[in-house]
Parts: sequence; C-alpha cells; structure tokens
Amino acid sequence: MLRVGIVGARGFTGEELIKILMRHPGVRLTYLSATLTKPEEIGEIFPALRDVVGLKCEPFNVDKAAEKCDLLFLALPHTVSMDYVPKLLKRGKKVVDLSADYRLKNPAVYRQWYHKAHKDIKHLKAFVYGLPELYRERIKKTGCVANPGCYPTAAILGIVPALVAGFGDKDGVIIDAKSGVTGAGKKVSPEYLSVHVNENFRGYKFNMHQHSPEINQELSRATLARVDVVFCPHLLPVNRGILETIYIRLKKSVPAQQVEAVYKKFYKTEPFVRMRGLGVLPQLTDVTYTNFCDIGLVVDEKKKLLIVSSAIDNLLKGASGQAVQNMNIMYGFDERTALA
Ligand SMILES: NC(=O)C1=CN([C@@H]2O[C@H](COP(=O)(O)OP(=O)(O)OC[C@H]3O[C@@H](n4cnc5c(N)ncnc54)[C@H](OP(=O)(O)O)[C@@H]3O)[C@@H](O)[C@H]2O)C=CC1
Ligand SMILES: CC(=O)N[C@@H](CCC(=O)OP(=O)(O)O)C(=O)O
Repeated sequence: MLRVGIVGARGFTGEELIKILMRHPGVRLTYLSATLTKPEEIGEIFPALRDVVGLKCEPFNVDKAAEKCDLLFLALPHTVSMDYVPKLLKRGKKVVDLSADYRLKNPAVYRQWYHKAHKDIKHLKAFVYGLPELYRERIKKTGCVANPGCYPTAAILGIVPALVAGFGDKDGVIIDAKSGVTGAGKKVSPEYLSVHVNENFRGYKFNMHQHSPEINQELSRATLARVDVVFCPHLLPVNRGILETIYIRLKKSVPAQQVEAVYKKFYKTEPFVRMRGLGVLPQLTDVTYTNFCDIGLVVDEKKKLLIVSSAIDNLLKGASGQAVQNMNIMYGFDERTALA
C-alpha cells in the first residue's frame, strides 16, 4: 500500500485531495499537515470528513512526514513549496507540487512573475511538468512532478494539437478564460467577498497574468518554436470550473473535418480528454466534479479561424485530480483509479 501525505491539507485543493485519496484502493493517507499550533482532527476542520478519515492534521514536521509517507502532495501557495521540497527530496521522498514553484524552467522568468528569487534552482530540472497528455512517459520515471496551473491545463490542451499539426498560427492565439472563485484559493481579500463576486463578472490581469509564461513555455516546448499567446482571465460568479474560449488564426483555410480529425487523433487514447463534436460547446456543468477536460471546436474556413472551447474543473483536472492522475502514472496504477 502506498503511503501518502498532504501538506497544506486545510486549503481547497488539500480538501479535494483528501476526498479523492480516501477512495483510492492502492493508497493509505498517513499524514496531513497545516499551519496549526497543535494537532486537530481533520473531521473537526472539515465536518464532511467526520468519522470518515480518522487522521489528525498537524504542524509540519519533516522527519515525521518522511517517516510516515512515501509520497507527499504539496498543496501550498507559490513561493512556499520551494522551502519544503529540498528537505523532502533529501529524505528520498517523492513529491507532487501543486504550486507554481517548479513549473517554470527558467529561474529568471520565475522571479519576474512570482516576485521572489527561486531558492531551489538545483531541483528545477528534475521536476517533470505534470500534464500527462504531453509528458506521460517522463512522469512514469520521475520522483518529482510540477502539477500544472489550472488555466494552463485547459489552455494547453485546447491549443497544442492545432500548433503541433502546423495549421495553427503560433503568433495568432488569443485565450479568453473564465474561472470560478475557488481558483483563487482560500485567501481572504475584499475583491473575493460574495458581495463583490455574486451578480458580477470582471476581467483581471489582461496580458499580465502569471500563467502566460507557463502556457508559452509549454506550447513552445511542444512546437519547438517561440509561442507568445494573449491571455485574458475573468472571474466568474460560480464556485468551481474554468471555461476558455480560444481563438487560433489558421495559416490557411483548413476544412473543419480535418481540424476535428487532428484533435480526435491527438486525444484518441487519453482517458481524461473528451472531444465533443464539431460545433458542440462544453459547458461548466459537463466537467465540474470530474477530472475531464472537454473540448469543442468551431472552424470558420472563410475567416481562417479556429475557435476552441475548453472546459475543466479547476480543483480536479486543474489541480487535485490531475495530481492524483500523476501519482497513478508514477506508481503504475490504472490512471483512472479514484478519478473516474
Ligand atoms: N485553487 C485552485 O483551483 C488551484 C490551486 N492551485 C495551486 O495549489 C496550491 C494550493 O491552492 P489552494 O488549495 O487553492 O490554496 P488555499 O489558499 O486554499 O490553501 C493553501 C494552504 O496552504 C497553507 N499555507 C499557507 N501559507 C503557508 C505557509 N507559509 N506555510 C505552510 N502552509 C501554508 C494554508 O494552510 P492553513 O489553512 O493551515 O493556513 C492553506 O490551507 C497553490 O499553489 C495554488 O496556486 C493550482 C491549480 C488550481
Ligand atoms: C480565479 C483566480 O484568482 N485564479 C487564480 C489562479 C491561481 C492558481 O490557482 O494558480 P495556479 O493554478 O498557478 O496554481 C489567479 O488568477 O491567480
């Protein structure tokens, strides 16, 4: 039985991880940690887990974490994970980090977008970007996974087949993204109060969001060319879910059926990407509470334009579900275990 722990267990993604892992037949949850002064029953923190998970959530202790676990999920904020990772790797533990700390390969780019110098450059290279649809073979062999961001997961999956096939113009990609409020984590700041979110809709960080370099990095690696997208996120008045409308200029007119065939082939064997028919647009409720990414396509042959609609649950395929998918791949479990 694989022994796993969660650091940052009190947050949104930590809670989702507990719920997924407690139904995983190959895993035993052995350690939960949060910023507490003394241990507290997880059922007291999340009453839904009362009498279901008999574990205490405790202040972090690296020796205890290492003694109790083979693998740790780090559900910590950006710029915090990198304090924990070196200590865990030194003790021979495997990690899946849900933060952005090990996603960007260039430490200068990390510093530019996260406003802090990277403290663990030594391990950056060892981390595999945990998008199974692109890196499954590398994930199988690694002990450390940088779980992708929520917006980048939906964006990269929606864009990569068109760019790799060569008909999408790498300089002509515009991502219009919308996220539910859990995407922001549990942070309490006035703009996330329900009075400001309910009955409202707003954009933020247009063309200056920290997920732009992550999307660009991965699309550039996949195409071996420099890709620079326009990325405009919005905050939706819903709890969970991400819907992205992605406009991709085509280099020449391509028949809609040909575009669809390329996407279908790309994702033919993927357990968690569902291609919808041409012109069929996914909605949030098709994917919330699931680990699926649903993709719909519209092709305007005259305007030489491909419009992709990509939907995920930010807490599942965008975070905790994908993290468990990565764990399943690392340990040779069926990839769908506890997820479908
Ligand atoms: N929410 C989402 O949709 C997604 C989140 N992510 C990433 O996953 C990570 C976790 O996100 P999420 O669960 O939403 O965040 P939350 O803010 O909900 O939870 C973060 C947890 O980290 C703990 N924490 C905060 N600061 C520290 C610290 N200095 N040392 C130790 N623990 C600390 C907090 O513990 P405590 O409660 O004890 O104070 C909190 O429970 C983040 O990096 C986020 O960017 C990735 C994809 C999607
Ligand atoms: C709605 C909302 O505020 N979303 C967050 C997403 C942050 C997040 O979760 O970041 P990672 O996916 O990189 O871990 C934001 O835009 O900053």
